[in-house]
Order: sequence, then structure tokens, then C-alpha cells
Amino acid sequence: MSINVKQLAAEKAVEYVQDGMKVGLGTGSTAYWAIRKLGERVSEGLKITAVATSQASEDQARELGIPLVAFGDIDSLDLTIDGADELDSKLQLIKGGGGALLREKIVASNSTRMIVVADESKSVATLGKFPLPVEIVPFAREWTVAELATLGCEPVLRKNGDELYKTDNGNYIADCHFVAIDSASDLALKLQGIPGVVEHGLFIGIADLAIIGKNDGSIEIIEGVRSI
Ligand SMILES: O=C(CO)[C@H](O)[C@H](O)COP(=O)(O)O
Repeated sequence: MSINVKQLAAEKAVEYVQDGMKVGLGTGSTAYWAIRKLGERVSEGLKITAVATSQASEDQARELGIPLVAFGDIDSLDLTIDGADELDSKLQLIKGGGGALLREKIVASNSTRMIVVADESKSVATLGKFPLPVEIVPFAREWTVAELATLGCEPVLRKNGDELYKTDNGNYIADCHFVAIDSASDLALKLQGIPGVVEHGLFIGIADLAIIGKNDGSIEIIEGVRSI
């Protein structure tokens, strides 16, 4: 029987959740396993409150009986568990493959700790093989996309069938194809300076810990240095 490495990493991360915590729920196929395990622990008596980073995660949590609160009802979170599309040894991340990067960044930045859960295919020496998701406002999107292209990438507006993909916030996503991202922090600054960019999928100085499930059934833990 093959091992589900995403489940392995996600369930390890849920061991860090303690009674009374306010927990941020990530989005994606790895975060799914964390939410599932949390639901199991809640049914066994764990007392937590949670906020979700997407409609999909909110629906899953609700079904499992995990108590949810609105963003405005709490000041901060104790711990967020979320996946990543790529991570390097400094715990710089690319996120947003599932389109939830804006809420994910707000939630992770307002959490005392963020644990990234991933399978080993997400670990890279240099970020950028995975197209960087950038959330942009629909208004004048052509101009924003043209500005993104000046950063040395090929931006492609994400589609959902024949339509442009819309985030939970009503915005579009430009998936920016770089060959490699030499300096994630320089690129993050440039992206923040483009009018029309709502948020980008580079998470720098946000993750405290990565739990990586390996194909041989082991777990690798990487510690990050938080600056946000
Ligand atoms: O950033 C994300 C969603 O916006 C996800 O965390 C990321 O895409 C990883 O997803 P998965 O665990 O399914 O590979």
C-alpha cells in the first residue's frame, strides 16, 4: 500500500494544535488532511476555534463540526496550518496554486505561528519553476498584466473552463511563469509596487516550520526565521 505523504505531513502538524487555540485553516489537498484530522480531534473533545482561508476549507470544517469564527471576531490566531506549491530551505514559499493566496497571506501573517505542510516534491533549491500566482483586480487587467511582464516573466491569466478564474474575493489570478526567481524578496517588492496587484503568492519570513512528508514514510522538519 502506498503512503499518503500529504496526509502524513498534515497529521503531524495537527499534533501542534492545543486546547483553546485559535487556528487558521489552509487550503488545498494537503491542508484538507489537516482539517480532517482536526475535525477528528474536535469530535474527541479538542476545544478550538478556527478561521478558514477559502470557501472550500470553510465548507469542510463546517461539515466536520469545527467551530468557525469570522475574521472580524478575533484579533489574531495562534497557529495556521497550510500547504505550499514550492518551498526553499529558507522557508520562502510560493502559494496560490489553489487561488486562495490573499486570504492565506492575511491569515498566516496574523498567526503567531505558521506551519507549512507539503510532500517532498514541493521542496526546491530555487523558487520559480511553479508559476507564481498574482491576484489582480479585474479593472484594467491588461495594463497590470503588461506591467507584470516587465519583471521578466510570462503572465497568463488563469482560466476556469472558458471563463477567467475568479478568486473568492472576485479578483483574477495571473500565473507568472519565471524560469527561476533569483531573489524572492526583490521580486516581492517589485510586485507590491504595481498598481492593480492585490497580493502575490510569495510568502517570505512568514512560515515558522515546514513539515515535509517523504516517499519513504519519514518526515523532514525545517525551521524558518520569522520576520513578519
Ligand atoms: O496555496 C495554496 C492554495 O491557494 C495551496 O496551499 C497550495 O496550492 C498547495 O496545494 P496542495 O496541498 O493541494 O498541493
